[in-house]
This record gives sequence, C-alpha cells and structure tokens, in this order.
Amino acid sequence: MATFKEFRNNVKPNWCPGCGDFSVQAAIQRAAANVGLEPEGLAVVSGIGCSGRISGYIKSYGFHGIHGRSLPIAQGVKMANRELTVIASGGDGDGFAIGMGHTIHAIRRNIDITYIVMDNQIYGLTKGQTSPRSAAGFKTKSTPDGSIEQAISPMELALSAGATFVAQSFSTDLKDLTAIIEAGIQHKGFSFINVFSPCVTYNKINTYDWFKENLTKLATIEGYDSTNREMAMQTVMEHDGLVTGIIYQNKDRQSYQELIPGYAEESLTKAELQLSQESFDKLASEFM
Ligand SMILES: Cc1ncc(C[n+]2csc(CCOP(=O)(O)OP(=O)(O)O)c2C)c(N)n1
Ligand code: SF4
Repeated sequence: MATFKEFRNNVKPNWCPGCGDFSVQAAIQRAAANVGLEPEGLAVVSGIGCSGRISGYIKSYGFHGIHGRSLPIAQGVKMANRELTVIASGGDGDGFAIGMGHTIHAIRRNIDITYIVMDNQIYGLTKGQTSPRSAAGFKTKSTPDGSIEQAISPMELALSAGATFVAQSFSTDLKDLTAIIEAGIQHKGFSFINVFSPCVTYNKINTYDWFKENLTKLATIEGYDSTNREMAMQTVMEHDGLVTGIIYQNKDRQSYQELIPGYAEESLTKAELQLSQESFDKLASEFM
C-alpha cells in the first residue's frame, strides 16, 4: 500500500513560503494513502492559478488544464475511466468566477468526483486582484477604492444547487482537512470541499490569524446534524459562511453514473482504453 510520501512528485513546489496550498497538497497525499489508493489509481486535474500547480506536485495522473475548466476535464476523465479516483482542484477565481457555470452544473449533476477549491479570496497568480470571494470594501490593484461587490457564499450556492457533499476546512487544520478529503473521496457522488488557504503575499486581510479568530468548527456546535440540509443552510448563513467541517452529506441520492442505464455493466476494460489511446495517437499524428 502506498504511503503519503509516495504521492509526492520529485518537484519543489513553486509557492511562496507560507502559502496555504502546501497543506492542501499534503492533505490530499495523506487522504489518498489513508483510503488505500495507489498513485496510478488517482487523477488530479487542475485549472490555472497558483493553486492549479498542485496537479504537477502530486504523483498521480495529472492534468493542468485551462483557467476555469478543471471540472469539465475531470468529469470527462471519470466518465472515460471509472476506475480512477478523480480530484478536480483550483482557486476561488478558477471555480467561482470564470468556472462558476461548471461548478454549479457539476454539483447538480452529482458525478462521482471530488472538487477541492483553495479559497484565498484573491487572484494570486496574476498578482492580487479582487476575486468573487473578496469581501465588499476589499482593496486591491483592481479595486483601489475597495470592492463595491458582495462576495459570493460557496456553501450556500452548493446547498441550493443540490449538492450531496459539502464541506469546508482551513489549510492549517491538516488532520481535519485530511479526514474531510477522505470522506469526500469515499462519497458516492460529487463532493465539494472549499478550503480556506491563505495567500500570504497578496491578501493581508484574510490571514492565518484572521481565520483563526473568525472560523467556527461545526464539531463545537451542539446538536449539529450534517444530514439536515435546512440546518446546514441556516448554520452557514448565521456564521457568514465561516464554518469548518462536513456541512452536509446526503448518502441516499444516486450518482450521475448510477443513473445511466447499463453503465454499471459496460465498464471499459484496460484493453479497450489502450485501443482508444492508440486510435487517438494515430489521429493526433495526422495533424502533426
Ligand atoms: C481564460 C483565461 N482568463 C484569464 C486568465 C488569467 N488568470 C490566470 S490565473 C487567474 C486567477 C487566479 O486566481 P485563482 O483562480 O483564485 O487562483 P490562485 O492563483 O489564487 O490560486 C487569472 C485571471 C487565464 N489564464 N485564462
Ligand atoms: S501568490 Fe499567494 S496564492 Fe500564490 S503562491 Fe504566493 S502565497 Fe500562494
């Protein structure tokens, strides 16, 4: 069985010292090892952003896609090869600005993949512009007088779009984050995990200390029931989205795959996949 270290590529991450994304990478590696995966059983697909680099740092099948498009690629990978555990990942800009349409539809479609957003409430790679997660009044180079827009609430959006697994975590809570990713991988359907992952270089407001002061762990709320969608929505709204833990899980709804007639019986064999690869290579060579 692979250890978490065997899920690390021999590449030094190109993230600023202290970036929250380091812990997200570590948590994915740990979760993959804990659920008994091997690197060849995992595919990590990402969009563009500092966070998008993650697919190159984890030893698995990897696809560094284009901005806002990690989800269409990840869903295609899963539909083509159901034996893979598929993780889509990216930043809050990637998933909630340019990629928002895909996010909502992937959630309601309930395809059996895990989507991890590294939410730093800013655009990191392009050097610090306001994102859809930046709070009203947030000052950046793109909003020098403060943003006049309201931030979106990913948890409320996911719950209202019919999500079957909605969770949130903080990148420094490595143990909790790992357990949440494990639960997300094991969930039969779309699992959506938003991780507060501070950008130490450009976001001087939503810092590690700010999150420590403002986040509430659901485990500390007496009587919290993650199978109750109304309670989930109410709790998220009462805490302005700043809660961590598994917010909601519905284990009863069938996944997209389970609802396709005959899908379960028609699994592509490795030989068939090899054949499609050969036809693809042949076709591709005609265009070179
Ligand atoms: C189609 C397209 N539009 C815009 C860009 C420029 N761009 C690259 S990354 C990015 C946003 C990065 O922010 P986020 O997705 O939150 O990721 P982070 O860098 O913060 O991890 C933008 C606008 C692009 N690469 N492609
Ligand atoms: S700019 Fe921000 S998000 Fe990007 S690597 Fe540095 S700390 Fe991380």
